[in-house]
Amino acid sequence: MTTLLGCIADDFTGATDLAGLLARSGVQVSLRIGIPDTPPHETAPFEVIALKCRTAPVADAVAECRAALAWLQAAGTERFFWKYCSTFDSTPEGNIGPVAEALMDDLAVQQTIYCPAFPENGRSIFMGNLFVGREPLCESPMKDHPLTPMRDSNLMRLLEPQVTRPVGLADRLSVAKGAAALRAELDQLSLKGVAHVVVDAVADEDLGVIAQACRDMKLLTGGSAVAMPLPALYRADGALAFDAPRMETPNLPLAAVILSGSCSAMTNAQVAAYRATGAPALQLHPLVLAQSGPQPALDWLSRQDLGQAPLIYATADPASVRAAQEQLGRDRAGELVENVLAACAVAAREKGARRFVVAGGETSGAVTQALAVDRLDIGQEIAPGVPWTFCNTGGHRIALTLKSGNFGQPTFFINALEAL
Ligand SMILES: Nc1ncnc2c1ncn2[C@@H]1O[C@H](COP(=O)(O)OP(=O)(O)O)[C@@H](O)[C@H]1O
Ligand SMILES: O=C(O)[C@@H](O)C(=O)COP(=O)(O)O
Repeated sequence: MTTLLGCIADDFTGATDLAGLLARSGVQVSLRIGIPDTPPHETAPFEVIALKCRTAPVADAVAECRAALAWLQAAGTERFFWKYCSTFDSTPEGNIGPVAEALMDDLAVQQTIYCPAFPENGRSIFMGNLFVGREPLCESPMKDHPLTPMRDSNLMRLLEPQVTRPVGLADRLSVAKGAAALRAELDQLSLKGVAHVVVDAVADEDLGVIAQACRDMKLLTGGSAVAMPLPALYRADGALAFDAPRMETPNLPLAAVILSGSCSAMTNAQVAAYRATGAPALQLHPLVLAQSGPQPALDWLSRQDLGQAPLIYATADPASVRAAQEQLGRDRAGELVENVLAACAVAAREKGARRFVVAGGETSGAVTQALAVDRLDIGQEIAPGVPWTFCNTGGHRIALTLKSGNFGQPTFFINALEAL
């Protein structure tokens, strides 16, 4: 089938978020983990390639995303979406800007937009400043993110050091005038040489206007929500004829495990709420892991009843994260945790777990790669931007949900298990 939109996501939770929002329209969405090593064959109208490149060195991220673009182009795709975090997680080096510029070069386009707004999850952009709920990004818990602490809220200032061409803004006043006016504003900015345009959005209606105004751009960039109106637009003009066949939720054994490597404020609340149920839980400490390796965690897991959905978590408050990073270095601390949680995922599968709840983007990448999953089928949404997915691993069918650090209610882990 012709692929109408080819999407590249910089992490795995972001990819399931995007795939879930696109699938809300009843369209067929294919989510591939990594770049397939075979040429495209029988692609879906919406293809999402999940990469783990948010915090990779810039050159590696750019090379991977260009390879993903080439694969999507080989599928006949003509429109593309670069998906990054709704909290614009990046560093002064990248990778949002450098990847966008590389994709623009490969596609020979002069301009793209940046719209990480996700109103349903409290992310809005006004006058180029990103808010998380009522707080500016730099005052939100994202200021303490273990890998990409966000210390500025202004998207133009965040983007400028990441790109070589001019950055501009289409503000809410332009968006409020409707799609034709926004299109005209973008054209004006293009005439002035503005290649990278941050676009304000505070409500879903704004995203509808932006999608309508930008639907013919070869490359769009943003969070998942700005892509959500696209299936309906494609359907309205006849480009999209068929809906996805309804997927039955597989009846899987109850054995479950919860693996949490996110240190976001919401994941801390979710771990606390789950622990309060009295379910078995093991806390991992990076400084201890540096000495012990994964074996103690694997031994603990081997003694658990998976029917009680044990939780293994390294989730900690900002002061504990800082203390571990000061001693081990940021990357080493993260890697130790990711490796142990990945090893626990494989051990849990061998012990019979068929339901996996994973919290954290990098963590989800590590776990999914360890389970050697190459494709995810999108199921029901548990919370906005967090669907259950189904996949094959080690000869078994499993359910897997990859929860973005900040998404979901405090009861998310309980809700997820009850929803299946
Ligand atoms: N206690 C801890 N100390 C230091 N780093 C940690 C700790 N717990 C988890 N990490 C690391 O922090 C990072 C969290 O990132 P991620 O999994 O993407 O979560 P989020 O979705 O909240 O961004 C991971 O690399 C993880 O291994
Ligand atoms: O856009 C979002 O907020 C999510 O889709 C996402 O990318 C979150 O990343 P993590 O918080 O690192 O899971």
